[in-house]
Amino acid sequence: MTAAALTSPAAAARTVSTVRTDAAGELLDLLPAGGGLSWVRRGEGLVGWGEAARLEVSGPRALAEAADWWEEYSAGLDVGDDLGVPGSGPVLFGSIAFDPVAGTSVFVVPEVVVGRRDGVGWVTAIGTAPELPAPVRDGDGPAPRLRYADGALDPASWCAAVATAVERIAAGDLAKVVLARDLLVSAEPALDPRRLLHRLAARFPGCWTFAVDGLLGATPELLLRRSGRQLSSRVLAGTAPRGAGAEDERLAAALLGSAKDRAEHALAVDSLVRALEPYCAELTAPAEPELLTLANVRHLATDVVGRQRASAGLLELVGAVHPTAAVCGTPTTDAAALIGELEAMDRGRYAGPVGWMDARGDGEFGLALRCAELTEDGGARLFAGCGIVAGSDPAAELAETQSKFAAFQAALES
Ligand SMILES: C=C(O[C@H]1C=CC=C(C(=O)O)[C@@H]1O)C(=O)O
Repeated sequence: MTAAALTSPAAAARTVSTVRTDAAGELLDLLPAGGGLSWVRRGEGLVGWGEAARLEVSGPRALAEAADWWEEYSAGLDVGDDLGVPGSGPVLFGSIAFDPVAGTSVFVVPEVVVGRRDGVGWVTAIGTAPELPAPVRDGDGPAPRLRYADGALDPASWCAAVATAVERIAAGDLAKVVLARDLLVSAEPALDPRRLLHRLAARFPGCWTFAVDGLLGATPELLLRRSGRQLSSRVLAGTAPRGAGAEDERLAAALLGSAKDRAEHALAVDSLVRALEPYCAELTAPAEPELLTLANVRHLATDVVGRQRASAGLLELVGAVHPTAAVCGTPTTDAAALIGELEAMDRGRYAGPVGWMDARGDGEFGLALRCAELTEDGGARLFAGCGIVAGSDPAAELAETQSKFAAFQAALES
C-alpha cells in the first residue's frame, strides 16, 4: 500500500530566498521551544522550523515517490540563492522507515532553514523572510523525573533471541543479523526536544545531532553524502565499551584486533560497497578499519568515498544502499526475516536513513542510531541494536545495548 499525504505550495509561498547571515552563535540555539528539524555536527549543518510542505509515504515505491514529489515541489519554487552551496536554497528533511515498504517515511520542507558550512552562515525562507529568533541556550533547569520500562522484550528474552540468532548462524542459515531492542521512558514534565538536542550535541560533537518529526538522536554513522558527483559514507560495525585509564587503551587495542568484530565490520563495508558499485566510476574503501572513539563506546569505522557515474538522485542511492549490514545483516533478506521473527517490535524509523537534501540533489543521510522517538505522553522510546555473528555472546551484546542506550540516557538525565 502506498500512503502519500502531501501539501502543495500555496501561490504565496512559492518564493524562496537564501541570504548570507552573520548571526553568530549555535545553530541549535535558534530552534523553537517545541524543537524543529536538525542536522548539526561540530556547530555546522542545518536547523529548520515551520512546515511549508510534508509527505508521508510507504510502499514499494516510497523513495521513488518521495524523489518525484521533491523534484516537482522544488521545480515549482521561485528561488533566489546567494550562496549556491550544499544545503542552501530549499531543503527537504527526511526520516525514512527501517522498512520503507511497510513503515511510514516522513519528509518535511521547513519554512525557515538556518545553515552554516565552513564558517559561512545563511538563512533560507519560503515565503516571507522572518526575523531570526533570539537564540535560547537550554540547559539550566533540572532534568525531568524519569521512569524506565522494558520495551518489547525484557533483557532475558532479548538474550534468548540473540542465542537463537547465534544458533541460526552456526547452522549456516546466515552470516550476520543486527538485533535491536527498545526501552521506554516516561517523563514528568514532558521531554523538551530542544534541551535533548543541546545535550546530545555537547556530549557527541563528532556525531550528527538530528531531529525529524519527533525522532531525535546523535548518530555516528553517515550512510551517504552526495556533493555533486562525490559520494562518501562512514560505515560502522564492531563496538567496544570505554574503560578507565589503561583499561580504555586495552579495550581499544582488543577491538582493533578482534577477529569477530573485524568480520562483523567487513560484512557491513562489503554490503555498502556492493550496493554502491553499480552507480560509481570510482569507489575506494581502505582495507583496514580505524577506531572511532565516542564518549560511551568505540567503533570500528571505514570511510568509503566514490564518484558517481550514473545520474541517480540521492534518494535512489539511499534506497539502493539501505539496509546495509550495519543495521540489518548478511544476506539482507534472510537477516530482515530473522529480525521480524526475533525482535518482536516494529523498528519504525529507528535504523532507517535520516538527513536532508537540497534542490540540486546534494545532501546527507545518516542512520538513525543512538536515538529515541518522542511519544505522545511526553516520554520517549529509545532504541539500540548490535551485530550478531558467529561467536557472539548474548550477555556481552546486552551490555553493548546498554552502552548504546547510555548515549541518549545521558541527555535525558542531565
Ligand atoms: C545498530 C546499532 O549500531 C550499529 C552501528 C555501529 C555498530 C554496531 C555494532 O557494533 O553492532 C551496529 O552495527 C545501534 O547503535 O543501534
